[in-house]
Amino acid sequence: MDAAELAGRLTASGLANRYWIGYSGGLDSHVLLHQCARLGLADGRFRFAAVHVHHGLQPAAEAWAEHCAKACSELNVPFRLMRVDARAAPGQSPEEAARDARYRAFEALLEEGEALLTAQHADDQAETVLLQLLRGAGLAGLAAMPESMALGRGRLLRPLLAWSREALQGYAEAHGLRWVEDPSNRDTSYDRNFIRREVMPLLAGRWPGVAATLGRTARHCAEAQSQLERLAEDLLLAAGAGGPEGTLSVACLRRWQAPEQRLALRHWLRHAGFRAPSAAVLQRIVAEVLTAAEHRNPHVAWREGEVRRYRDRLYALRPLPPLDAQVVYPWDGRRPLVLPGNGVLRLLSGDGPLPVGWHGAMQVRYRRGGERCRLPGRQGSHALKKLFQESALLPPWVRERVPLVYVDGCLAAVGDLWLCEPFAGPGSGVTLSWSGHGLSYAR
Ligand SMILES: Nc1ncnc2c1ncn2[C@@H]1O[C@H](COP(=O)(O)OP(=O)(O)OP(=O)(O)O)[C@@H](O)[C@H]1O
Repeated sequence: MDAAELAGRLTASGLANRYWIGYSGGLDSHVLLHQCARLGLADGRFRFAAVHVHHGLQPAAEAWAEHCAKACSELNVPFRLMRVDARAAPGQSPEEAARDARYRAFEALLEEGEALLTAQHADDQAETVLLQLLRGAGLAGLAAMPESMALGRGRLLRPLLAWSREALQGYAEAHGLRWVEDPSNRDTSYDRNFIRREVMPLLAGRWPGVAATLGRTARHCAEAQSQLERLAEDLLLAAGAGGPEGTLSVACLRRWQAPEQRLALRHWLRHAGFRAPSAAVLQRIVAEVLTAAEHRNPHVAWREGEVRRYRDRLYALRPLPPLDAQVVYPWDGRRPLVLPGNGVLRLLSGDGPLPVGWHGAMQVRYRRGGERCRLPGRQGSHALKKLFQESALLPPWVRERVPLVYVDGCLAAVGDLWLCEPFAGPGSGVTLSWSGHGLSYAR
């Protein structure tokens, strides 16, 4: 690729303030580094820097980092080393963990208006399409790696997608580049390496242009997928209207055909910060949550989260930490009270000190059952359970988490919802705020 072509690819969605080259020290990203360094010399508009993520997983990682620093200094490209903790979480493969940690580092690195460049090429793209196909992916997976996408506050660009591995190798040899080889790339127990080393050569023996052809498939799928995304946005707009933010209307979803329902749900969960749920989970949401009778408060849970229904709305939730109904927090009401796993409670009493009625030993705890509250302007006291049902302000799973404030053993406030007599009296001037509501929704 000549400098003009690279410049064109880097500016397709505007000139970035700075281009960070994701430099692993391998052949592909070394070629990218070299090309960018040349472009930087030829065209002063481009500001390049390289970033190497040190996963600390392999004994050779230290030497790779040094190699990268040296190569950058020889090319006069500013170099940044980022050390990450890439230990795998339970159920995560080491490669997945390294990749996640790497992308988190990249996201943290990118400032507004900056771009990260990675060096995936046409053969990587073809392998990705095959891997996705073998996983039973839909359009989004088969669209494989886009040339440009949002990442953190900036963008991720893959300017080498049109190049073959062979071409990159030719470039590296022609320019006398020296790169490091990751020995794990030879290990065909990894699916990608198996496809690269065993499957692709076999396919190319029969269909020489197979990598480019699979790349075409990816582009077709990407185009169709972007149309679907637009449709999904419209669906979400319709189903999201008229309820708490981030929730969907069941009645609206039920008017649609199953593929539209699944499309909207998939999109909604992604927006809420979940990874794509499996087809089986989606099917259960449709079958068990959308169609169940309203009073049954149905829900579907999977490893990452759960979808619940309350009245006409669907809620996407992260698994909530359990609360101890026996725990009691002493509180002076002056400082915010941090409730472990349940947000922060604050008491505001206008500008002045606490009104006399609130003087006493203050405690905060959770519902145990049987609590009653006398609301201002109403006759007698009411069971909290009834008040919650009657107000319908909160879905049932949040009701259990509402902190109750007691003064000298008497219930004075129910979260930030109600003050109970005699603590509510006119002019008490006390209000509470509690940040725990939001915790029960995804993101
Ligand atoms: N340790 C690293 N530090 C900086 N950049 C890296 C590192 N590892 C990989 N990259 C960048 O990411 C590109 C893709 O690398 P690789 O194929 O190993 O990752 P991947 O896990 O397949 O990522 P993706 O899913 O984005 O393809 C490299 O060409 C390089 O630009």
